[in-house]
Amino acid sequence: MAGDASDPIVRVRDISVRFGATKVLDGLSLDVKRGEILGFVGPSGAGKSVLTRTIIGLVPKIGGSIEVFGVDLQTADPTARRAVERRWGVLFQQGALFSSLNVRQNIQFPVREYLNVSQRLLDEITIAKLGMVGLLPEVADRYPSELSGGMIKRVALARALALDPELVFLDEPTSGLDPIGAGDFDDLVRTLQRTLGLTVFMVTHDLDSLHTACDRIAVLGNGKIIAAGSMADMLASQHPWLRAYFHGKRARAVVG
Ligand SMILES: Nc1ncnc2c1ncn2[C@@H]1O[C@H](COP(=O)(O)OP(=O)(O)OP(=O)(O)O)[C@@H](O)[C@H]1O
Repeated sequence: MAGDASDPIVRVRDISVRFGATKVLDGLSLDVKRGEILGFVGPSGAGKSVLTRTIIGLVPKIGGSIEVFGVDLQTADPTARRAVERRWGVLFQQGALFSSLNVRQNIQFPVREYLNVSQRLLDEITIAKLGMVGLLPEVADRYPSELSGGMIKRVALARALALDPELVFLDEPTSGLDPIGAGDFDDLVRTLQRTLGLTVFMVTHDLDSLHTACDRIAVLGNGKIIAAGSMADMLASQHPWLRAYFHGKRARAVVG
């Protein structure tokens, strides 16, 4: 299972994903290292969400291998697979809360799926997770339609943290938030990563997030990783897309 501290938590090798005639991922390889926040960027429609969904097993690949915590999920038996799934949490794009369930039921959903615990413990977990993401206990009775965009993101993060994961996948967690709300969310992710020792895979278009929250950045283009490294590496790259993205009009306000 998990090896020494330098082993990658997620090890993707040479994977390809196709929808009909379109190859979205084409021989992609990527490591997510233990304890890092990896920011994952690339043009709209490049396949960032597809990679996330492929890693967690929601999209089938046509080649290559993916290991999470040292386990190849394709060849693992169902028990080993479930044991790995239990160690990650996911915040899907747009929060993706179940609209017919209240906040309490949303947060308890993954716990009920993987653990057999009492209602009392479930309620304690709910309040603890709401506290972790900076929300008051009374939010538990509200429905997603009664929450602001920022609160939805926080509840979705609380749900992703419900099983005390070691690894979290965040798909555009700050999209739709105003800059202050997005900055607060970045701070929250950073704090949780430090205090809980989380490894974070974060799909984002948010340059501020890349600057302030991410330890490393990987860039997707033409179905492959076209660059991976620090923000300084991204800024120094001569690749046309990276230049346009990190030195473009929107970047100037961030980079200065
Ligand atoms: N289930 C699916 N069936 C067919 N095509 C799909 C499916 N899921 C994704 N795609 C296609 O794969 C491509 C990559 O989509 P994806 O959502 O991963 O992009 P993205 O990089 O996350 O984009 P954005 O930054 O806009 O969110 C798109 O062309 C999309 O239409």
